[in-house]
Amino acid sequence: MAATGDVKRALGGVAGLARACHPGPTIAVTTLVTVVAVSAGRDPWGCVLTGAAVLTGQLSIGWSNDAVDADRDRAVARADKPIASGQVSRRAVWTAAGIAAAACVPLSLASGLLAGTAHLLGIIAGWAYNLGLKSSVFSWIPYAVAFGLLPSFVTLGTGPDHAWAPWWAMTATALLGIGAHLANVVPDLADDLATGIRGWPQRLGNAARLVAPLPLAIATVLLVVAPAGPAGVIGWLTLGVVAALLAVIASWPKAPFLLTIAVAAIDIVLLVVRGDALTG
Ligand SMILES: CC(C)=CCC/C(C)=C/CC/C(C)=C/COP(=O)(O)OP(=O)(O)O
Repeated sequence: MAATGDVKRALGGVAGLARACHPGPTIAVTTLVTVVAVSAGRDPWGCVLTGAAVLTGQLSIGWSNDAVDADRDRAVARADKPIASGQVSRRAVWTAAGIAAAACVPLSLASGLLAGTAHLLGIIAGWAYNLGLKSSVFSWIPYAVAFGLLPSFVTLGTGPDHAWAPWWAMTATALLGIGAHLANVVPDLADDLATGIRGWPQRLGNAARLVAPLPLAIATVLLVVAPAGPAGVIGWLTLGVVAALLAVIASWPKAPFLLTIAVAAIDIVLLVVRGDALTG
């Protein structure tokens, strides 16, 4: 009987760890970067290494975020936070974050010193966000730095040139990161203000809903117009769709937040489709 209880507790802890890692963004970022690596022409083993490095980095950021925030999440009784709801201990989440961070270092450097350093700088930016920048007006900077470096993690690790990613790809992903930051915070605005989190989106208040699609839309323009070669009919149609989405969001105060997410999804598809232009 006691043994059954122990097994149940252990399984609950594993499920809690899975929920504490921010599974949605972790899976989304890992999949995106791995698919971009394939599209940029990295060899299969390199794509596996890229995916493993991004996965461990995202796990370390996700877990450390929940471990740092545990007291605040308890204060507002956030049912979606497994440490606050008692499903997993803070100590277990810190340990998992440390192991993931330690694994991320060799996995990143396996793509080369410069590529690995570019990725690890992004991971350091993520930890800096968790450890304090998220409560400052500069909360968007870690997102811009970390996402802006991701295309170069891919291209610096991909032969024969091992070059930095083109400026438009770095700028577009930095803007995508800023849009992701705003999009992540908008649904939690009330809880954040109640616990004293005063990052950039919280300072914008309700305007954050309107500002969120702007960096994403500028990223769309860059991804359509900046790579070499004509934008093509599909490119111009994409710009038209994004302009229409922006008009709906600006003119309809109750516009579903999913419309902003749709602009982000369009950027992600463009990034993957233009993957071959990353490595020239
Ligand atoms: C390499 C790379 C792309 C790195 C990502 C960089 C970065 C700044 C990540 C932050 C991710 C994160 C756990 C946000 C949760 O924020 P929160 O605490 O505001 O929200 P929550 O309430 O959902 O936990």
